[in-house]
Order: sequence, then structure tokens, then C-alpha cells
Amino acid sequence: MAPPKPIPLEQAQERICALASPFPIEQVKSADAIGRYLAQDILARRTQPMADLSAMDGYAVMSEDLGGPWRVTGESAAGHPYAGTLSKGEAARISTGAIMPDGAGAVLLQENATRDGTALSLNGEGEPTPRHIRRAGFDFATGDVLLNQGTVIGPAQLALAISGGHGTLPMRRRPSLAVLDSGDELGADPANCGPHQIPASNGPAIAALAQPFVSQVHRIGPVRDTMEAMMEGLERASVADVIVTSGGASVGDHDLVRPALEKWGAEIDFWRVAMKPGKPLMVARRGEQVILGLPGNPVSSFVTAYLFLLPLLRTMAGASESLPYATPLPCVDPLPAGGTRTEFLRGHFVAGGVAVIDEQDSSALRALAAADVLIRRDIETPATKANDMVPCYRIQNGGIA
Ligand SMILES: Nc1nc2c(c(=O)[nH]1)N[C@H]1C(S)=C(S)[C@@H](COP(=O)(O)OP(=O)(O)OC[C@H]3O[C@@H](n4cnc5c(N)ncnc54)[C@H](O)[C@@H]3O)O[C@H]1N2
Ligand code: MOO
Repeated sequence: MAPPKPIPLEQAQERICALASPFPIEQVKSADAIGRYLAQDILARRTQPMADLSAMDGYAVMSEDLGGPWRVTGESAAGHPYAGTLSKGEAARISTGAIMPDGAGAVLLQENATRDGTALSLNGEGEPTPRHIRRAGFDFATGDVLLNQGTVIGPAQLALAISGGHGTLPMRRRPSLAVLDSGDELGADPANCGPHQIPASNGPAIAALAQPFVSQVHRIGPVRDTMEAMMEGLERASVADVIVTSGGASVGDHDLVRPALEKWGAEIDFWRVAMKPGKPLMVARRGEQVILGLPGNPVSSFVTAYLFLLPLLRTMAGASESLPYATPLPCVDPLPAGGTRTEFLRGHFVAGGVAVIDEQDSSALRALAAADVLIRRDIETPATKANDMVPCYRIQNGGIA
């Protein structure tokens, strides 16, 4: 039977994301929410700053009393406000982040002051100014939306949520993942492979790509190229919400993933995508479980995990943006017109943009590991000249940048 016609990349990404059902919401300690997506909008539970604060170390004075001299009548330090109300001719020693005393409306930098005991005067370098005051609520006020549902929590978002009074955050429960390597040629121990074996490297790479988005990863295999071994592998994988296989997805005599999935009761959603590398990608479903059959070639498996598995996991995690986004960058090499498949070329950063890596074979791991970007070439896109802008997906930093 002839294999089905490959479907367009965009349609394949849409179909895979449509298979994801949102996972239940759980409250997570804010610091443990890093890398996860908010399940609800986060509203400020407090106002920041809670009062007018000084932005500098110096002296607080009345706004109608900018010329001095003054008498220092007390101090406002961070955590220890000034007691009482400031009057004309009075100044309060104040530190950065400390609350402006009642009655005060300007701050004199200590560099611009001469102080002798409690006597304070200008030294000619500058006057008190309200510009050194951070106004109450200028960052946020109680009830403001601080972070939208679907936002990923990184270090800055974590700081904002904590500052807004949130010790815990509502996140979607993360799916569990099973990663299955298949192929008679695969060895489990990279240091001890027989002469006809290669180390199973796809599983560890896929697991590492997925790790931020999943609760746990079950590693299965290497599984032999027999129907019995595949069925047993799938049975072991059935504990997981998402199952990823690599290898055996193409049309060869030993490519058993599709028949095994069908025998196991999975329904194939689509098989084959008009992309390079990654054409044999297979997507199936069994009940609520989603199964991705990635091609065995290591670069194909990495690229399809990046373009399909991660969007699926992000959708399950409740991300507002599931697909990776392309940044236009100048390509120092001219590129030929696009062909009949959307192509992802491995490229690396050079002065002035990106350059195409010479080796583009879909098994070449050294070239993949040297790549900073995948350069996207759409179907039949016109040829480009040196330094034309091309869409680039960043895969620096293990594919998660
Ligand atoms: N007649 C055709 N042949 C092929 C087609 C086609 O359309 N017609 N498609 C080609 C494309 S494109 C790809 S990609 C490969 C993918 O094939 P499979 O998914 O069946 O993968 P395998 O044959 O099992 O393995 C391919 C290659 O990758 C190595 N491999 C497999 N698993 C791992 C692993 N876990 N770790 C490291 N390396 C792995 C394997 O040893 C092979 O060298 O099919 C083309 N053929
Ligand atoms: O996925 Mo294959 O790598 O297109 O050669």
C-alpha cells in the first residue's frame, strides 16, 4: 500500500495541538512554578510601592522648602518609618526604599548636602527634587492584573508574583511522558556498543527537550524490531499521558511503529508531513493518550520533537503560545528557492547574522550540536541573496532558548 501524501507542516501542528486536552489546575509553591504556565490571571494582592518611597539616600524635606537650611529631626529607614510630620525647616535622614515622612515632598541627595550635627544645608551641587520619589502604586496596585493566564513563569515573573503577594500559583498539572527508542541496532550503554550497534541517543535528547514541561519521564528500550517487543514496549509506556517513539516510522520492512500502534488500539491521526527533516512523523491517539512516532534519524527526531512534541506539551500545560516563534535574521549565505517540503536548515551565529552549516544530513549530530538556529525555508519560497532576512528558530541552549 502506498504511504499517504504528506500533509503541510502548519496543518500537522494544528492537528497535534487539537489533540491536547487541558490538564487540571493545581496550586504550586511560587518558586516551584518556574517553567510552567499560569492557569489563571494573577491579580495583585497588594500595592507596590505601598507608599511614596525615596529612590535615593539623602534627606526628605517639604516641597515648598527647597532652599534650606534645615534641621535634621529624625530618620526614615527601610522598614522603620519616620514618626510624625515634617514641618518647614525640618529634614529627615532617608534611605533608598524608605517611606517618605508625612509632609515631605522632595529628596535632597546626600552628595548635594553639607551636614554638621543636626544642621543641614545645600553644598551648591543640586537642590531637593520630587523626581527622587517613587510614587505609591506606580508599579502596581491591589487588583491589577499582573500576569495573564498562559504566561510562562520565569525568574522575572516569579519575582512579580511573589511581590504581588502570591506564595502559591495556579498551574496546570503537567503530563507524564514515555520515551521509547526502537531499533535492533541500538545499544543502551553508549560506552559498550557492539560493532553493529549505535548508542540510542534519540531518547535522551527527546527526554531532555521535554523535561521542563512534564511531571516525569519513563525511558523505555531500546526495543527490538519485533511486533512482540513493540507491543510490550507500548504496554509499558501506557502509564504515560504522552508517548513518544523514535525510529521505525518510515516505510521499511522493519518499520513497525504504525502496525504496532494499530494493533495496540491506537488510532492514527496523521502520518507523514511535508517537511525536511522529519517527513515520516506519525501522530496517533488512544483514549486520552497522545502518541508521537518520531523518525529515527537523530536530527529528524530532534527537529520534530521541537516542532511537534513541545507545542503539544505546551498546549497541555496551558501555554498561551504553543508554537515556537521564528525571529527574522540576516543570512550571510544565499539560499536556493524552497522545494516541495518546508525545510529546516541547521545554522549558526556569525558576525552580522546566521550562516548555514555545510553538513545538512538528517543523521549528522555534530552539525546539530553546533547549530544555534533552524532556518526555515517554506515550500517554494523564492531564492534569497546573501544577507537577506530569513526566519530562524533558536535552538541554542538545548533547543529551549
Ligand atoms: N523508501 C523510503 N525510505 C525512507 C523514507 C522514505 O520516504 N522512503 N524516508 C526517510 C526519512 S525522511 C527518514 S527520517 C528515515 C526515518 O526512518 P525511521 O523512522 O523508520 O527510522 P529508522 O529506519 O528506524 O532509523 C533511521 C536512522 O536513525 C537511527 N536511529 C533510530 N533510532 C535511533 C535512536 N534512538 N538513537 C539514535 N539513532 C537512532 C537508525 O540507526 C538509522 O540510522 O527513513 C528514510 N527512509
Ligand atoms: O526525516 Mo528524514 O530526515 O526527512 O531524512
